[in-house]
Amino acid sequence: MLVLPAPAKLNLFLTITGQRADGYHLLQTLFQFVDFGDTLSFSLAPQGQLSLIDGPADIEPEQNLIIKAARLLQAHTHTQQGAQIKLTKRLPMGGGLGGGSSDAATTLLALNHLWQLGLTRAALAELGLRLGADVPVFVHGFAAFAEGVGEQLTAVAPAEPWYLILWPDISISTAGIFNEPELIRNSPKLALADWLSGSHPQGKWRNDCEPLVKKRHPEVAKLLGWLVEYAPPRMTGTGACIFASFDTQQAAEQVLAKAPSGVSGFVAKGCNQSPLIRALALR
Ligand SMILES: C[C@](O)(CO)[C@H](O)COP(=O)(O)OP(=O)(O)OC[C@H]1O[C@@H](n2ccc(N)nc2=O)[C@H](O)[C@@H]1O
Ligand SMILES: Nc1ncnc2c1ncn2[C@@H]1O[C@H](COP(=O)(O)OP(=O)(O)OP(=O)(O)O)[C@@H](O)[C@H]1O
Repeated sequence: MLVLPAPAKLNLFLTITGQRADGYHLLQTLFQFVDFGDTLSFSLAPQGQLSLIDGPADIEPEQNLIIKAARLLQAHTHTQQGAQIKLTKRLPMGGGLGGGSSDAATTLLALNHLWQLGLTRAALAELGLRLGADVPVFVHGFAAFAEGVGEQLTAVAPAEPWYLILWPDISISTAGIFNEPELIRNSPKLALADWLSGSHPQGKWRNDCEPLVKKRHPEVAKLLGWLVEYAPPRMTGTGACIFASFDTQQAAEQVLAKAPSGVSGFVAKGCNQSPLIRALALR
C-alpha cells in the first residue's frame, strides 16, 4: 500500500491581468505549500477497477477529481491496472487551498509509481492541467511564481513561516467568482523581480479576488476584520480561507485558540518543497 499526502497550497498573492478567449483568467500568483492536508492510500486492484473509499458524500465518485485523475491516466497509457483508493479529507472544499487539485496531483503521482508507468513529471502536469488550473503546481511540488492560468511555473524560495489558516463555515465556488462581471481583471502585469522587491504599486500581498469575495460573502470580510487585530491577514485563491504568517508555531496557535465560534482552522508550516514530493523521495 502506498500512503501519500495531498498538501494545501496558499496563494501568497494573486492578481488577474486578463482573460483568455475561452473565459479562463490570466493570473500572476505566488504558490507555497503547507505541511497539512489530505491523506490518500493506494493499493492495486485487478482489471482496471477503480474505487474510492471515504470520498466526500456530496461528490459522485465519478465526479471526484481522484477518480477523474485515475481514469485520465488509464486512458492515456492504456494500462489494464486498477486501484483501490482511500481518502482522509481534512481540507475544506471550496476553500481556496486547492484540496481537490492536490488530491488529483497525488493520485497522478501515486498511480504512475504503483502502476510503473514511467511518465515524467512534465507529462503528468500536462495531464493534470486538464483537471484543473491548480493541478500542475502540485505535480511539480516546488513553490512557484505562476503565470498563464497558473500553469507556467518559475521556482522561487520565499520565507517559510508558520501560518494560521482560518475559514468561516462556507464554501465559495471558484467558477462563480471568476464569472462575476465586477471582478478586477486588469491588474498590471509585473516582472517577477518587481514582485519580489515588493515594488508592486497596489501592494505586495494583494489578492484581486478579495474585494469581491468580501462583498459577496460578509463572513469572510468579518473574519478578515477579526484577524487583522493580530496579524496582517490575506485571502488564498477565491477564498473562503484566509491566513496570516507568524514567526513561531506557538504564536499562531495562540491566535487559533481565540478564533470566534463557527470558525475552523489549523496551524501549519510553509514549505517550498511539497510534502508529497518529500514523501515520494523517501521511498
Ligand atoms: C484561483 C486559484 O485557486 C488560484 O490558485 C486557481 O486558479 C483555481 O484553480 P482550480 O480550482 O484548479 O480551477 P479550475 O477547476 O481549473 O477552474 C474552475 C473555474 O474557475 C475559473 N478559472 C479558473 C482558473 C483560472 N486561471 N481562470 C478561471 O477563470 C473557470 O471559470 C473555471 O471553470
Ligand atoms: N477530491 C476532491 N476534493 C475536493 N473537492 C473536489 C474533489 N473532487 C472534486 N471536487 C470538487 O471540486 C471543487 C473545488 O474543490 P477544491 O477543494 O479544490 O476547492 P478550492 O480549495 O477552492 O480550490 P482552488 O483553490 O483550486 O479554487 C469542490 O467544490 C468539489 O465540488
